[in-house]
Amino acid sequence: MITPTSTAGAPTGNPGTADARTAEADTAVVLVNLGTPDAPTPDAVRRYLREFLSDRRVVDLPRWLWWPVLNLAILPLRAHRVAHKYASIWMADGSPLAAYTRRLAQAVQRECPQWRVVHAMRYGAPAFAQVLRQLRADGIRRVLVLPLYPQYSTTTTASVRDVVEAEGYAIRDVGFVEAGKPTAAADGSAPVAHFIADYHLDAGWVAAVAESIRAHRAEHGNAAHLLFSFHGLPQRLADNGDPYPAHCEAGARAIAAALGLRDESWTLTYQSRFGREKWLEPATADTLVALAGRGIRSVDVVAPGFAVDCLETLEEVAQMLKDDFRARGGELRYIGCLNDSAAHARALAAVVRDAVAAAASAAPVATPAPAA
Ligand SMILES: C=CC1=C(C)c2cc3[nH]c(cc4nc(cc5[nH]c(cc1n2)c(C)c5CCC(=O)O)C(CCC(=O)O)=C4C)c(C)c3C=C
Ligand SMILES: [Fe+2]
Ligand SMILES: [Fe+2]
Repeated sequence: MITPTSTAGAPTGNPGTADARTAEADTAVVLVNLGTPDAPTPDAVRRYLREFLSDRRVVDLPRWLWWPVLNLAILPLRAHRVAHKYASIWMADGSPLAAYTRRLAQAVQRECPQWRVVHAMRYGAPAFAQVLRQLRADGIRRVLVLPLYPQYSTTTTASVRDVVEAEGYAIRDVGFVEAGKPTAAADGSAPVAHFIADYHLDAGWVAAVAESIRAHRAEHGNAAHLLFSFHGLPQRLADNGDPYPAHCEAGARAIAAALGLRDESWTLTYQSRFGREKWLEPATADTLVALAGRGIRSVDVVAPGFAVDCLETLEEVAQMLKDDFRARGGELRYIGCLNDSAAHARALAAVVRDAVAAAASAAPVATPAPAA
């Protein structure tokens, strides 16, 4: 069986009502992140990238075209180079994305003693589908699925939802719902999954990100400019209705408003471009070049699209882009992700509790009449 993420099974001393402390033994919370290699080696990176980049949600090219490109060009060339990057950020307890996600689930478990809290990965281990099967085998009838993506994207969030659907859960959607994916009617026998599609405007999450920026600036002083750097996406997907850029914009605006920032003092940018297609703009790297060109000597960078630090923040931003900006005479100060901070755990616990409360107060989903 899957053990609770927390080593402390007993309720913690967090201020909760008697109801909140009542164990709900048939309910589990699953925090789902992208996934990451098991080791900073070319073999492990190749295995990870093969699974990740074979997902049609991530790369939607016809397979006859994509298979040779992936297997004959991308994997042989990329695995070795990217393994070096992972090696430069690897931590004592593994890949940062894995280590922080595991610790974040432990922190959320302390906030939610009434539920079993576990973590899972969409690619790699612990595999989300396996985790769902084990929970079902353990008698869990209701899962509260929180993908660790504050902003919905068809390339990330929807892929997590695909697994919930494939595993036979009756899905109750909370937040963004893709066209053609109506909330399923429960037939009474299937276990229920509350699927939390996004939390980019959640007040507690916005406040937690704003506070992390405020705390960083209180310690290091205000840089001349603040970049909100989000992972990018092919522009084509946005043109076809992916709400991701709108979620990034609305979230960044809410965080900037919480900090009382003037419009000229911050910019939203996109990083981690992959492939030859046009991706969302402006690119973080190009914006830093432009800022240096305008004589701006210090820039704070925060990455609110990433729940926890990972390759894309620690290597790309805090190492590579920082070095590039320094070469142009500037100082880039990276503000870390919320990771396993108590503030993050509290915010996510509240997101999950709100989703459950909203589902409880919503009209029950109609059960279709049996066919005559
Ligand atoms: C077509 C390719 C990709 C799309 C679309 C994409 C979207 C996307 N990704 C994240 C979050 C993360 N991506 C990470 C790594 C990563 N992403 C891609 C490609 C696409 N991402 C690749 C190939 C990689 C691996 C590294 C590399 O080879 O360059 C990570 C970090 C993983 C880690 O182990 O640390 C995260 C997190 C989001 C949020 C997103 C769409 C909104
Ligand atoms: Fe090498
Ligand atoms: Fe990515």
